[in-house]
Amino acid sequence: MGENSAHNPEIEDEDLKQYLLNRIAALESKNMQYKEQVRQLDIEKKNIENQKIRYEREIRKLKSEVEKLRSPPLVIGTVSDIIDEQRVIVQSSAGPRFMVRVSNFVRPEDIKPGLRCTMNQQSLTVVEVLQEAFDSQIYGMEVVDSPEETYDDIGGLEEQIREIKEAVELPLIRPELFRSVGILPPKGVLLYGPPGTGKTLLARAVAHETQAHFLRVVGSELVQKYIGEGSRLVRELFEMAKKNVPSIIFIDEIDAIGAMRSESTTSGDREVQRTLMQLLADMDGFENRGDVKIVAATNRIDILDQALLRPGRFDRIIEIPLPNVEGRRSILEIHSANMALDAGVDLHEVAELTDSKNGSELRAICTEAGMFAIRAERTKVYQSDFIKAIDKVTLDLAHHPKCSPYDSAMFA
Ligand SMILES: Nc1ncnc2c1ncn2[C@@H]1O[C@H](COP(=O)(O)OP(=O)(O)OP(=O)(O)O)[C@@H](O)[C@H]1O
Repeated sequence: MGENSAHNPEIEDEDLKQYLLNRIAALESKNMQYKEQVRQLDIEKKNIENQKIRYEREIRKLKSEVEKLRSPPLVIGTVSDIIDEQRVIVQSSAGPRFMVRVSNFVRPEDIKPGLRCTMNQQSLTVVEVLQEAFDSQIYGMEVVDSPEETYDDIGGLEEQIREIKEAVELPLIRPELFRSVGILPPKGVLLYGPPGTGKTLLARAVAHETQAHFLRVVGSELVQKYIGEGSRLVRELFEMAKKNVPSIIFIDEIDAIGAMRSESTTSGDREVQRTLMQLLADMDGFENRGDVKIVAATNRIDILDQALLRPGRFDRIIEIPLPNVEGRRSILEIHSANMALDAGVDLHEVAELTDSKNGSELRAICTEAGMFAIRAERTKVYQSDFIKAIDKVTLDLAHHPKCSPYDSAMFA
């Protein structure tokens, strides 16, 4: 019987069925467990994603805070003592000593007594430790070995070129002439006139022709960007120029430094002015061998301090006016020299139609004329393109007089 049942296929089926049912139940319960695990992991994943979003938001906030802290104006000071990782005593370059906080973005090990640092003007938080060596890049100065512009790139300023040649070029390339005649070499010129008329261009061209280093600094930046540092910067600039002779220091917007004393001028501004006057005065005398020249430029000679205009400060004061019709024609010729002009183009007519436009705008008119030709799928530029370009530039200037796309700074 037992033997029979052992071999009874029905009983075997029953066992197998039971086994499979058990197996299914076990697997189902496992499945339930896994499902639960997946659910848990899903919740965890969502939590992590939320956290990621929160962190990203925080990073963005912190980044914008860093930007805010780093944006000028910055105050510069020297670390005189370290209190702890987050607080230091700093002597600001304007004089007073402060106990200030160090921002989290400065590594504590980078801060050492004697090092110079920049601080946010409002919170006076230390935001950056400056390298010890003077770095012109930090201060946004432009230092060029020798600019590429030549006198041929300048239209309509023949008389001014002649004057600057005498006052800047001659003492740089023939200093012995002055010595033998027994006169002090001129030390510099002041260029004045409306914006975009070629003052910077002229200064760069003299540096090119004399193979002089060209050091450019912008007056408004000296007094506004690094508060209290301006006079040190002016001194460093002169030092740098002396080390790299022959050199031309170009001080753009000198009116920002040398404006008439008014209520709004701060003691820092006056300090910059005094330093500049001092350095200009020091350039007289026999130790000046004539190999550092100053070219300053302003759009506002009317607000310039008389002290800067006195004889002995600048040897020549040269007006750079808006170009007349001949000047405009020659500027147009310069800027269209590489353009494929149709035989019918009459630049004299364009010059006549552009009364009161400056060099920078005339250059823009040439570019816009080229754009009209491209838009019409032509390779030659027609007179009609120039006429349309004059209208466009005039209209753009009327709409955005303050931030004109033809601002000389955009093309500099
Ligand atoms: N006389 C000119 N001849 C040829 N191009 C000129 C002339 N004047 C201006 N330009 C063009 O306009 C650009 C801007 O001129 P530039 O920067 O020299 O003017 P600026 O008088 O120094 O102006 P700002 O007073 O605004 O600094 C030049 O790079 C040049 O392309």
